[in-house]
Amino acid sequence: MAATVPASGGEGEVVGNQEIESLIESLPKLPFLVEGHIYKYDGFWYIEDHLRAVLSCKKHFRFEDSDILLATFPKCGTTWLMAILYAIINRHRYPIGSEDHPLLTNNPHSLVRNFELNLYNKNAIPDLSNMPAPRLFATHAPALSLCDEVKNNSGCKVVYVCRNPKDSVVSFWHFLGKLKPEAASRLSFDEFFDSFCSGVITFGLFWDHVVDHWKASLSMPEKVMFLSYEQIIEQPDHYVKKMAEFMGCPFSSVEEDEGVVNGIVKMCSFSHLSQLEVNKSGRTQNGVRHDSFFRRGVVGDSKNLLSSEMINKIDRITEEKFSPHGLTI
Ligand SMILES: Nc1ncnc2c1ncn2[C@@H]1O[C@H](COP(=O)(O)OS(=O)(=O)O)[C@@H](OP(=O)(O)O)[C@H]1O
Repeated sequence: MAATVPASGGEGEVVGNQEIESLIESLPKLPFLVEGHIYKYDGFWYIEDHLRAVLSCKKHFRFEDSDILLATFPKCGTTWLMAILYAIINRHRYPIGSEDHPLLTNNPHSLVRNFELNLYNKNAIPDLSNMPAPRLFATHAPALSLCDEVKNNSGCKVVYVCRNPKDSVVSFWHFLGKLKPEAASRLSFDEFFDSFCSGVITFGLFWDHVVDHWKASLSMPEKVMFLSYEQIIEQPDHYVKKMAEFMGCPFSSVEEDEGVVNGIVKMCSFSHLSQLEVNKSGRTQNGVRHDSFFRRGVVGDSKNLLSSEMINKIDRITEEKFSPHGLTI
């Protein structure tokens, strides 16, 4: 059943309406580091395009019980987890190891629709009627504020992946240099770092984003799974199995014996994906170079850029924000 397009709407209907525009105008805003402004909505900071898309989604999108939503703060492993979740969910349609697997010829961002980047960003209601179940979506917006179904009683599930903020901020900085080289060249890393730490950055504050999902995973463990990039790097086979169980499609013992789990881990590994022709060239529909999603793909690369003062600052914030909730990463 595809219940996404509301009765009044059809594909392509413009949803940027007065209600949304008035709300945006009423929000606190600041000049954004890179260009334009950044707006505070529901406790988090958004650039205008993302905000409009998220508000459109809240207004028009309805989750189905079988939907899976990947939620991440930017640069925390989105591309990798898109690939893993896509491979798990679609393994019967697209057997692992087959020569025509879609992940071999498509960047993961082309296979998974992201709410604020390629689903609602054209201010139009997308037609999702031919998406097979389970539908897989992604977002950098806080999942619980995206749509009431996520916190209410529907069956849709959220896989949330966090990452050590030191690696996340460094990854974000390098990405910005590729995404908007001119804007990035006018900025120092110190300025970018301070914005990250104060939260005035797309989808910031990082720590609140993580804590909200952590708390949701504790209160609704059947609905929200909380993982970290570092955990998955450490034990990929184990977490691929956990994700499949959580999503309601566990691996059979025959599949395990046949090496399907390890096949997914290998196919989605940094060394494999980053070397595929499709990921070395080409761009997403928003114009982002595919190769900008693949840089080093390791834990701890931040030590090459962060000063000891920066490390102390970020560790102090992490301790203050996470320890009251029993969260360590
Ligand atoms: N397959 C795989 N395995 C492990 N790590 C990977 C993989 N693919 C991408 N990466 C690394 O993830 C970082 C990019 O983060 P995101 O994918 O969340 O970026 S985005 O928010 O979607 O723009 C970025 O991290 P850094 O290398 O530290 O910059 C990528 O290199």
